[in-house]
Amino acid sequence: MIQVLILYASSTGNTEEIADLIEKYLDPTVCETTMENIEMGDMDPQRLLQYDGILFGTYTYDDGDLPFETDIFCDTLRTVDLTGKVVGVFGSGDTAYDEFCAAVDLMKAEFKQQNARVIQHSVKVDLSPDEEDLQSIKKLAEEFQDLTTNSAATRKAGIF
Ligand SMILES: Cc1cc2nc3c(=O)[nH]c(=O)nc-3n(C[C@H](O)[C@H](O)[C@H](O)COP(=O)(O)O)c2cc1C
Repeated sequence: MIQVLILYASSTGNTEEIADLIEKYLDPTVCETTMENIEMGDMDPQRLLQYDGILFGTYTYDDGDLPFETDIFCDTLRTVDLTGKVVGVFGSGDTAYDEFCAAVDLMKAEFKQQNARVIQHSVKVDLSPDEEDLQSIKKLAEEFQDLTTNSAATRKAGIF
């Protein structure tokens, strides 16, 4: 089994809906999944290291910026080395804004900075997910599960 953390920030529930869908696409015989809303609390950075992979979700706020709880989480994130960990990023935004879902790209860069293996494909949903978003959500879940499984096996074999 691979250990998976689905961590997300959601103020009105749209990003949380995406998180729930992603979890449904993960195979429960392969992934042991923990789901958590980051809210405002401090997080022990060591906890991030307990997982083989992290699926991170955030909405976008204030002209293409990170919402406050995601911003606070970044202070924690910047203290850990995520070498060997796989990360997928998803989020909800609103196409009425110029910088649609910009927080998703900002978080991909943050995780890369900490040496995580960040999946190129990310999920960007206009408000709450509909039928058309399911393919994109499924793709992220499947790529994440495959890469994390391979990465954990490589680590176990002592290759890194
Ligand atoms: C003050 C404010 C600023 C926002 N700025 C952006 C933005 O720059 N880009 C974007 O894509 N969405 C923006 N949004 C839209 C939210 O990201 C969108 O409503 C999202 O679905 C909220 O996700 P949640 O339900 O998970 O909280 C903004 C919303 C508010 C209230």
